[in-house]
Amino acid sequence: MIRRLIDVVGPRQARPLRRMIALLVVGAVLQGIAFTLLVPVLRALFGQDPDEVWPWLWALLGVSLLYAGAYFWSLLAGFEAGAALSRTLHRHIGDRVAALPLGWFGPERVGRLGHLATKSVMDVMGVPAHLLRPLVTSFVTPATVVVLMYLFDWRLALAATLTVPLIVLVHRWSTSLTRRADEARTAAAAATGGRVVEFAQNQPVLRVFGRGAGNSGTPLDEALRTQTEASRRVLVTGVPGLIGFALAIQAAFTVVLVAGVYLVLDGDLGVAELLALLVLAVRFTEPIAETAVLGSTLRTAGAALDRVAGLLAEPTLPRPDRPAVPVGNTVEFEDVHFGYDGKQVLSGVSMTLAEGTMTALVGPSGAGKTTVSKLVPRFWDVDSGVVRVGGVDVRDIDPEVLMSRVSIVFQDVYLFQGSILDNIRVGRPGADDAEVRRAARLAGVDEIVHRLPDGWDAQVGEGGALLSGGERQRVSIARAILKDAPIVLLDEATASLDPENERAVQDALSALSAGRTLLVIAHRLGTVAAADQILFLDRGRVTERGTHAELVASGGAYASFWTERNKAQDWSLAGHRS
Ligand SMILES: Nc1ncnc2c1ncn2[C@@H]1O[C@H](COP(=O)(O)OP(=O)(O)OP(=O)(O)O)[C@@H](O)[C@H]1O
Repeated sequence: MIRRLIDVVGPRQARPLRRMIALLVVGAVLQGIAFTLLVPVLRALFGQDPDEVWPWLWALLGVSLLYAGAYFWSLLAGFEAGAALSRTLHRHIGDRVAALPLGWFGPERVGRLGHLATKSVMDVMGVPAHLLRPLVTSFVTPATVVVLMYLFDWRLALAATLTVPLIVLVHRWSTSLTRRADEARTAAAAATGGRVVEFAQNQPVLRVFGRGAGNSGTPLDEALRTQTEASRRVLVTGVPGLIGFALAIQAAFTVVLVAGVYLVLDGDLGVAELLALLVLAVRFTEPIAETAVLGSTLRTAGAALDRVAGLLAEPTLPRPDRPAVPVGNTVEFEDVHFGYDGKQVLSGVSMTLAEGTMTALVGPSGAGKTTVSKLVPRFWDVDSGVVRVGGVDVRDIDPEVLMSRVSIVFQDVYLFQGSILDNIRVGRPGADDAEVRRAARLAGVDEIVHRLPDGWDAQVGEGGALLSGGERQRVSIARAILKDAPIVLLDEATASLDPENERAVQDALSALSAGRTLLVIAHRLGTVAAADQILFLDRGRVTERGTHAELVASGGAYASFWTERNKAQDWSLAGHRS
């Protein structure tokens, strides 16, 4: 565990941790010596000359003072180690997150990352804060006691030594009994947590379908049942282990007691010595008994450490050694193959988006349109083939240079807590107010602002909750206009917008696209028809390409798509009118 911790934080950052462990070991040895000094103290006290007790008492006092010093310094080292560990783990996690491919950040992974940066890091920090001291003490102090026992009576010391394998074996057995049940309980608790969040987030759907509170059979009920069952199993399987371990400790003590009584009856050992050695035997078994309760905390910390180590081992996006500078803003795909976790999504996609033109990607849901757009800014790297920007393989372009050339307007727009102005300024943090307002005007955001009570300073709420979907997309377009990147990737909103928002978004898009290389995942017929070229994507292949007129005339899949869409639009317009 300690070695894994040192591997994760690195040898330099592990220095405070090593110092703390060294001080804890010194403290535990001193504690063992202090316990052992009770033997000569008691022997002198009950012996012929009680005055002989004084040198031993002074020695006991000296060792106790040294122990107090080591304890104090180890506490300080513990605080230092905890702070250094938290700083280092958060920095390592931050560095890794900044270097991971953007495609890595799916909603589920981001959820797990949040858990990892808070709960898992706290669990790992618990190692120096709460676990190391009892662990070191429970092993080093009894070991010191047994070794020093040999100085007073080798036979009792031998009896204590012989009990060690028994204690170790029973401890292993008891841990293995509880481990699996514990893991099942942790997994069940995590699943229940997920279901509770889902249950809260999806209340509107659940209530509409009569699956709100008081209805059984929801996934949450199922998860709660599994968790209760898992907790019961931990009790059933864990209790025999805990009882067995407690019995083993008692057996160890009894062995020493019986051996001592035997020696006293034989006249080989004085009663005072036996008493003192029994006190020592209690001190030998007590710290070991305490380790039983540490088992599950230790496993939680171990699992948390595994999760952190797993994140730190995630492969990062390779950076070019000698970056090339793109010339112009043409985007090309040449025989691109790509899949997620072995599931093929794109098969041999080739296309050229000439500088300053608009390309519409059209095709059924799941065809791979979003995936194509995400390969341009290198959210992922292709499996084979090449994606080029300005004639250069995107893998050979410095990632910052590449990102500076691309603006992205996706459907799921995220707005940060703050004002509308702050949110637009994300597009170019150095922009002055006049530039931000100009971008806002072009994107039609000023109309929204005039309606809001606090105007430009209106807070949008976390995630932009206080704005409608169309309004959020307009803010996101304003960001892209402000960024003024020559290549624009755009995923049109599929959700129907009200006519006013629809017109505003359309105007904002025209302002954004003028003179740029534009790739649009198009859902609106107006956008598709206006494109310089249309690519029809079906199951990861470009099956048709050309202008709207050419494709309609060819009577292929695009022509049917166009007819279907027209029908759907007429149908929904008729629905609107009625
Ligand atoms: N991050 C991901 N991890 C694993 N699979 C993914 C991921 N993103 C997309 N996919 C899968 O890749 C396939 C193509 O998805 P993509 O979103 O590119 O299609 P699309 O044509 O844009 O669909 P839609 O029009 O419905 O948005 C789908 O089967 C999808 O489930």
